[in-house]
Amino acid sequence: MKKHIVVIAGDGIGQEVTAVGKQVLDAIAKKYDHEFTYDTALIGHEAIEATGNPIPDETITKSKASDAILFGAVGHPKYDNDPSAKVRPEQGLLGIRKALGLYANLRPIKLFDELLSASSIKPEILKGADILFFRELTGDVYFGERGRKDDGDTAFDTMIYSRYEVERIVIKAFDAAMTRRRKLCSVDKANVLESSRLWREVVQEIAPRYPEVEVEHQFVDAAAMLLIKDPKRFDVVVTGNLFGDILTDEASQIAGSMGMLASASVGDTTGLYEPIHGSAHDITGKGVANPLASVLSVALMLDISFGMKEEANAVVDAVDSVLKAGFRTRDIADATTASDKILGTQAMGEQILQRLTA
Ligand SMILES: NC(=O)C1=CN([C@@H]2O[C@H](COP(=O)(O)OP(=O)(O)OC[C@H]3O[C@@H](n4cnc5c(N)ncnc54)[C@H](O)[C@@H]3O)[C@@H](O)[C@H]2O)C=CC1
Ligand SMILES: CC(C)CC(=O)C(=O)O
Ligand SMILES: [Mg+2]
Repeated sequence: MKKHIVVIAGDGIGQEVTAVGKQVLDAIAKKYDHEFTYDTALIGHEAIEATGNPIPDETITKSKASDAILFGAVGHPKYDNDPSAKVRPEQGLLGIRKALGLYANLRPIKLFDELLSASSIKPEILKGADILFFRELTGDVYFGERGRKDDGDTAFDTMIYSRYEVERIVIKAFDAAMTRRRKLCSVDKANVLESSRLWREVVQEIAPRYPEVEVEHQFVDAAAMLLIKDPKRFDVVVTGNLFGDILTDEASQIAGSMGMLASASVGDTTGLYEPIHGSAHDITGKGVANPLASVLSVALMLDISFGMKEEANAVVDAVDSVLKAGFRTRDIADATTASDKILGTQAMGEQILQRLTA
C-alpha cells in the first residue's frame, strides 16, 4: 500500500522519540512491502525560531495533503517562564488540531503486564485495567474567548461547547463502547458549569440509541479519584478538552509512565498520531526519553488511518516482547530492573526494530 506521512517532530524530546517512531514506520514498510513516502514540517518553538509563526501555513498545507501525521511535541522553557509571551509554541499544536478538524482524541490506557510493578499503584488494583478515553479536542476553554480587562488585572478564559461539538464526539465514544465492554462513562462538571449541563443533556439524548451500552455520568473531581481507586471500573470515557487533558496525564500512571501513552487525533480527514506527553525540558537532550509512546502512536496510525491491523499488532507485539525481555527506559524501570537492561531512547528503539526485522 502507498501512504504519504508528514513527520512533525517539534520541540524537545519530540525530536528524540519521533526519530524512533519514523524508524518503526520504515521497518513496517520494508517487512510488509508498503511504500511510505515522507515529508517534514515545522511547528512550535522551532517554527517560531524559523518563521516567527508556531504553525506556518506550509505545515497546514502539507498536513492536509497527507494520509497521516506523526507528531512529537511542542514547548520550550523560555515560554513556560514568560507568561507575557503572545506567540507561544503550544499555539502550534492547538492550531493544527483546529485547522485539520481533529476533534476526537483517542487515548488508550492499556497496561502491559510486565509494567505492573513500574506503577506507583498497587498491582492488584491495576491488573486488567483497559480504558479508552475520548477527549474532545477542538473546543472548550482552549478555544473559547480569552483576554484581560481592568488594565490587565483581571483575566478570563471561556469554557464553551456547541451541541454539534458534543454530539459528534459522544457518538464516536458510544460506537467504540459497542466494540468493547459496552460501558461508557461521561465526565463533566454539570453540578457547576453550564457547558457541562449541555454536555450531559446531549449524552442523555444520545444514550437511547445505544440501549446495550451502560452509561454513567461522573463529575470530574470524582472521576479523578475513581481512576486511581478502581481503574478497572472504566471502559470508554468521554469528556471535554480540559478534563480529558488532565485526566489522561493522571491515567498515564495506570500504564506506568507518560512515556507509554499514545494517542490518535481524528476527525473528518487525515489523522494525527502523537504521544500524550510534552517536550519534557527536564530530560531533553539526555537521550533517556521513553520512545514507546511514539512507537505505539505509530501502531495506532497503522490501525486507524491505514487499516493495517496485522502491522499494528506487530508493533504492539514488539513492544510487549521488549518489555518481556526486561528492557526498560528509566521512567519505567523499577528497583528490580537490572542496570544493564535500562536503555536510552535510541537503544530502546533498536530493540523494537530488531524484533520487527527478525
Ligand atoms: N502535546 C504536547 O506537545 C504537549 C506539550 N507540553 C509542553 O511541554 C513542556 C513541558 O511540559 P511538562 O508539564 O513538563 O509535561 P511533559 O509531558 O513534557 O513532562 C512531564 C513529566 O513526564 C516526563 N516525561 C514525559 N514524557 C516522557 C518520556 N517519553 N519518557 C520519560 N519521561 C517522560 C518528563 O520528564 C516530566 O518529568 C511545556 O512547554 C508544555 O507546554 C505539555 C504537554 C503536551
Ligand atoms: C498544548 C497542550 C494543550 C497539549 C496537551 O497538554 C495535550 O494535548 O495533552
Ligand atoms: Mg496534556
